[in-house]
Amino acid sequence: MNDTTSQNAPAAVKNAIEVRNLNFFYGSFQGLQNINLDIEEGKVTAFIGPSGCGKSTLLRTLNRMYSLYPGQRAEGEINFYGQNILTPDQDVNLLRSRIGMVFQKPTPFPMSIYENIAFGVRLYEKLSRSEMDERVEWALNKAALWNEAKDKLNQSGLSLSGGQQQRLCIARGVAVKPSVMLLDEPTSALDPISTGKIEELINELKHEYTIAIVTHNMQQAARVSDYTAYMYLGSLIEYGKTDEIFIKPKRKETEDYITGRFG
Ligand SMILES: Nc1ncnc2c1ncn2[C@@H]1O[C@H](COP(=O)(O)OP(=O)(O)OP(=O)(O)O)[C@@H](O)[C@H]1O
Repeated sequence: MNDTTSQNAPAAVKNAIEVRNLNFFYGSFQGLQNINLDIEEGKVTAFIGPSGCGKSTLLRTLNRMYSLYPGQRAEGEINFYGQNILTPDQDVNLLRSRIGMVFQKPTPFPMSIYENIAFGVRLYEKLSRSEMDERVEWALNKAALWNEAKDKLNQSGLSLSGGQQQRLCIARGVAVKPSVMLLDEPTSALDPISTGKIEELINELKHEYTIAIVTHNMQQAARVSDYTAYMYLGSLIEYGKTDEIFIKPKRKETEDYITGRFG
């Protein structure tokens, strides 16, 4: 008798991050209300919603970026491969090497292109010069910047165009080999051609990384993401496969937002 059960069974879903009952506070103001969300490994998850709904706040809790600011606190659980990162004993520097972040405005360090990448790697690994050269080339290749940057590795990162600077920031992020990349409106300061390049890059990177992206641009969410979370006033209104959210949302609020009837 053939056992076809295992052949037909869908591949098990593995989550990189599981958010459970997450509440977030800026002092006395509650920015996030009881968020529950799974971020699947190797997929792109987009956070969408009107301005001020908490997209960036949620992203910034995922690698505890908020801990840099006094008065900001999170309650609940964020399990990163099963480990709750909100516990006080979490090493936040180590966490940020595993869960990297790219911001809205390109933020290269005021140093050479090479050093922009090597600097972060040195914090976590001791590599020989040739190993570091290889890592820099590898990271720039991953960020589709090698061809444009290879002849000017010693020039300042600030001498690159905005779109190139953003790819340098992505290269800097991937250079430390994180498992998750958080992208906070990574293309909002870029022209359409640079935006297209970053979107292509996201499609490439998702084969090796789990990605969460905040975007104002719904077409972008539809183009790049596998899952979409629609947020409003600090709450997660609807979360599901991107196709379903955009074609057949379950909640009227989501439909109103997607179809532009909101606001
Ligand atoms: N540092 C802060 N101190 C106090 N309140 C804050 C702070 N940062 C954000 N907030 C508030 O938290 C809420 C969520 O803000 P957040 O930046 O996460 O929204 P967003 O959805 O990313 O918005 P946008 O699309 O405009 O970037 C807003 O009401 C905002 O005013």
